[in-house]
Amino acid sequence: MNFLRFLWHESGAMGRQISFATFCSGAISGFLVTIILGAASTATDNTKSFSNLLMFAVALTGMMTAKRFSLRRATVLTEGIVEKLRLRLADKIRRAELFYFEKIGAERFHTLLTTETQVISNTATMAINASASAVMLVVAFGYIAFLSIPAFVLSLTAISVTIIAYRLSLRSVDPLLRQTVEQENRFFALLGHLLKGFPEIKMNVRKNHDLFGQHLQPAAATLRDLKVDTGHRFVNTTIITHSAFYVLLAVVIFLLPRLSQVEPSVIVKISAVVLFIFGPLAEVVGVLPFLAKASVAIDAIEKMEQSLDREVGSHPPVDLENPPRSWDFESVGVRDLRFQYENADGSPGYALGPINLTFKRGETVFIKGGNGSGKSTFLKLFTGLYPPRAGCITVNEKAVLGPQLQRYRELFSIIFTDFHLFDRLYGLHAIDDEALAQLIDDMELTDKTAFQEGRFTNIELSTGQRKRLALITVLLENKPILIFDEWAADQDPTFRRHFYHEILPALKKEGKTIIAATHDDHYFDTADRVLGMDFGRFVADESNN
Ligand SMILES: Nc1ncnc2c1ncn2[C@@H]1O[C@H](COP(=O)(O)OP(=O)(O)OP(=O)(O)O)[C@@H](O)[C@H]1O
Repeated sequence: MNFLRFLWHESGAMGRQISFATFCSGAISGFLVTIILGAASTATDNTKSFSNLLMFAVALTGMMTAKRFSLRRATVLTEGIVEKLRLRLADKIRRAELFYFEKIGAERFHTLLTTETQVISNTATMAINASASAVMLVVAFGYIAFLSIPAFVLSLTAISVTIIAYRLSLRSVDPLLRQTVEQENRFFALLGHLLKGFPEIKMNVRKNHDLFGQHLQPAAATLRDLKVDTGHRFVNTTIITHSAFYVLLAVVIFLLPRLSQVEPSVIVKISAVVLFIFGPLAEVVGVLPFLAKASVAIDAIEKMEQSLDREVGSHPPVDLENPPRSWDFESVGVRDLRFQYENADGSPGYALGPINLTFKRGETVFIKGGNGSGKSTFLKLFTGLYPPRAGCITVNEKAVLGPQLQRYRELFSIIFTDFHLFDRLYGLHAIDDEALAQLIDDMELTDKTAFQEGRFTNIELSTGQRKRLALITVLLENKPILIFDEWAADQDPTFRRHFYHEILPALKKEGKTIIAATHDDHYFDTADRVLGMDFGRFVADESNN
C-alpha cells in the first residue's frame, strides 16, 4: 500500500487535523513568497512598507504556528501509529497457533515488529514536511499564473515532463527495493548464525571462515550491489528533478520573452519564485525514495497482517482477558490421533499416529523412545498446541471441541526442551514470598538468584539451573497436569535422583498428573507406567504397578 494512503487510513481524526495544518502552513509559506516579492517590488514606497511588514509578520506567525502544530501532532500521531501497529500485530501473534508461529518463524516476526514498523516513524515526519512543501509549490504556481498565464503554462509543461520522466525512472526501482529487502533478510539470517553460533565458530576456524568468507561476505556484497543499484537509480531521479529546475529557469528567462510579451520585471519575479521553490521542490523529491522504501515495508506488514488475520480467523475466538473455568477431569487422552509435518518443499513429512491413549488423574507416566521417535511432537499434540490431522484430544473420554481448547490447555504446565525462562512470574499475582524463597532454596539456587520487586534478580544460569528455575514457575502455577520434556537430562546425578525420588513423588501425592518424556531408564521404576514410542507410534505399555 502507498505509504501516504496508509498514514491517512491509520490516522483518523488527528490525520485530518494535521492535513489541515500542513495545508495551511504550506499555503501560507506560498503566500509569504508572494508577499516578499510584492514587498520587494514596492520597497521604495514608504506608504506600503508598513502594511507589507505587517502582512509578512502575520503570515510568518501563521505559518510557524501551523507548522509547529502539524509537526508536533505528527510526532504524536506517528508514534501512536507505530505503537498501535506493534501492539495490534503482537496481539494477533499471541492469538495465532504454535504450528503457524513456528512455520513463519520468530525471527520474521521480530524484524516485522522492530525494523519494518520503525520505517513508518522515520518516514512520516519527512512526508508531512514534504506535503507542506507540495502545497507551497501549488500556491507558488498559482502566483506564477497570476503574473503570467504563458509562464504558468510553460512551467506546468516543464514540470509535467519532469514528473513523467521521474515516474518512468522510478518504475524500475520498486522490484529492486523488494529484492533488497529479501537480500537484507538473508544477510540478517546469516548474521544471526554468526552471533548465535559464536561459541561454535570460536572453536572451529574452518567453520568460522566458511560462514564468514563463503556466505556472509558474498551476501553482504550482493546486498551492497543491490543497494548501490537502487541508490544509483534514485540519483538518476534526483538529477532529473534538479535539471528540471534549471530547465524551468531557462524556460522562464529565455523562452518566455520569445513566446509572449512579458515585462522584464515580471520575468525577474517569476525567476525569483522559481528560485524560492527550489528548496521545497528538493524536499518533495527527496522524500520520494523514502516513501518508496516505506511502501515496501507497509506492503510486508500488510501481507503479514492478512496472513495473521486468516490464521486467527480460522480458529474459534479465545477470550484472553479472562482465564477459562477450571476443568474437573478423571482422565485425559487422545483418540485416533494422527499428525503429519510438511517438509520445506511442501511434500508430506514425518507422520505420527494413529495414537489412542488415556492418562488417569494422578498418574505418573513416562514416555521413552529414541531421538526423533515423536515424543515432543506427541506432547505438543496432546497438550493442544499442534492441530491434529485426524482424531482428537479427550477429557473424561469425550472429545475436546475447538472452543474448549484453551480451557483444556489451562490444565497443563509444561517445560519443553527449548523452554523460555521468563524473568517475571507472569500470570501469578498473589505470590507468597516465603514459599517462593523456600522453593529457590529447595532447587539449590539461593546463592544464584532471588525474587525481588516482582522479578528474579538473575536468570543467567547454567542450563540445569535454568530448568530448576522453570520448575519453580511450574510448581507455583499449580496446574493439575505437569509435562516435562527431558527435564532431568541436564541435571547432575544428585539432583536428578532428587527429581525422580522426591520431587515427582511429592507432586503425585498432591494429586498431580505427571507426563514426562525421558531417557532416564534408571528411574523408570518411579513411574506408574512407561510408554515407548517408535516411528511416531506408541509401541509398548509397561505397567510398573
Ligand atoms: N518443525 C518440524 N518440521 C518438520 N519435521 C519435524 C519438525 N519438528 C520435528 N520434526 C520431525 O519429527 C520427528 C519427531 O521429532 P520429535 O522432536 O517429536 O522427536 P523426539 O522423540 O522428541 O526426539 P528427541 O528425543 O531427539 O527429543 C523427527 O524425525 C523430526 O525430524
